[in-house]
Amino acid sequence: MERLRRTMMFVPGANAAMLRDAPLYGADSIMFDLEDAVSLKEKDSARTLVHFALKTFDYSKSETVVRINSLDTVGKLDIEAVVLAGVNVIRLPKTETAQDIIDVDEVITEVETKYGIEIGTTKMMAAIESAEGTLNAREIAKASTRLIGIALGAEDYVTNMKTKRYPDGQELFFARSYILHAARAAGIAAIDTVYSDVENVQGFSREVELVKQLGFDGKSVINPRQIPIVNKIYAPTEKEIQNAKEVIWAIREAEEKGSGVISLKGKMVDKPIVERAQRVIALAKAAKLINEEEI
Ligand SMILES: CC(=O)SCCNC(=O)CCNC(=O)[C@H](O)C(C)(C)COP(=O)(O)OP(=O)(O)OC[C@H]1O[C@@H](n2cnc3c(N)ncnc32)[C@H](O)[C@@H]1OP(=O)(O)O
Ligand SMILES: O=C([O-])CC(=O)C(=O)O
Ligand SMILES: [Mg+2]
Repeated sequence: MERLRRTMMFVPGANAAMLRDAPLYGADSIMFDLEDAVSLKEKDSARTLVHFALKTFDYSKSETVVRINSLDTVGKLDIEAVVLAGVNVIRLPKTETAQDIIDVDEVITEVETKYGIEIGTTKMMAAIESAEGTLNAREIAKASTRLIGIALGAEDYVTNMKTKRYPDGQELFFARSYILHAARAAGIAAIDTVYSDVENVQGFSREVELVKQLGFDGKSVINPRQIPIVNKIYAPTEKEIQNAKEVIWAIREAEEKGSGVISLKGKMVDKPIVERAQRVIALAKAAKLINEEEI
């Protein structure tokens, strides 16, 4: 089954206490940061800390992601340290072109080869944080078989666009839509950006509602308090779950009779409707609203 990525929580790589406590909050993915949340002076110590954290603490309930620095700076050292420690996904920030992904993919392959790790074990994701990156999102999303998703990085993006973040998010509409289309065309996940005002629960909730409506798999978060809010909004309602169950039962019955289409309460049920129902069930299971065996 497809892995849920409703929340990807950034954890500053230089903060040992946060690295230790990160698995307690139930994020679907934990994203250790070696890039912009780490000062230049701390780059080396943060890399070492994240390496040991990955090897020491039990992150098995979440996917582990590390946001590396660019290959022009210390990115190669970051890749070596975290691939060796068994990270699940490397996130390349500020991705501008497909070539950026190919270059990182090659370094990962070198490191996997050097340490006898099966090539392809380490996955990748790309953060898109500029006009150039957005316009190239389609090629970026298909640049490597390691890619599991692409994400918008809106703080850098609005800076590049000479605007700022507004409450209604109009300034992000094109980038969100295009990145989402690029991800779906490539068959990978689309993750929305962070919401930096941790205290503004109403504003954050409104943004989560919007990106869920657009079709994003989830959101990058910066604080544990944002996790339950995302999970609640992404959790299907009782009515949606009941409807999804009925769709799945109906299509099972139809398939037994050799048909791919059936009418349920006067509405046609066929493949896309079944796929949506399956996604509702997966989200309901993740939210523990139904148990694994139920359907
Ligand atoms: C534009 C970008 O690049 S965004 C990505 C980079 N930025 C980051 O990684 C920032 C991540 N977030 C943080 O550092 C913090 O949440 C801040 C600085 C925003 C706020 O910090 P605080 O004021 O301490 O938050 P808060 O009071 O809610 O913290 C509650 C608890 O959660 C912990 N916590 C807060 N954020 C995180 C986090 N991201 N990961 C793990 N633990 C965290 C705190 O250490 C604290 O633990 P304690 O109760 O055991 O002391
Ligand atoms: O990727 C993110 O959401 C955080 C980030 O770096 C940005 O917004 O510039
Ligand atoms: Mg950024």
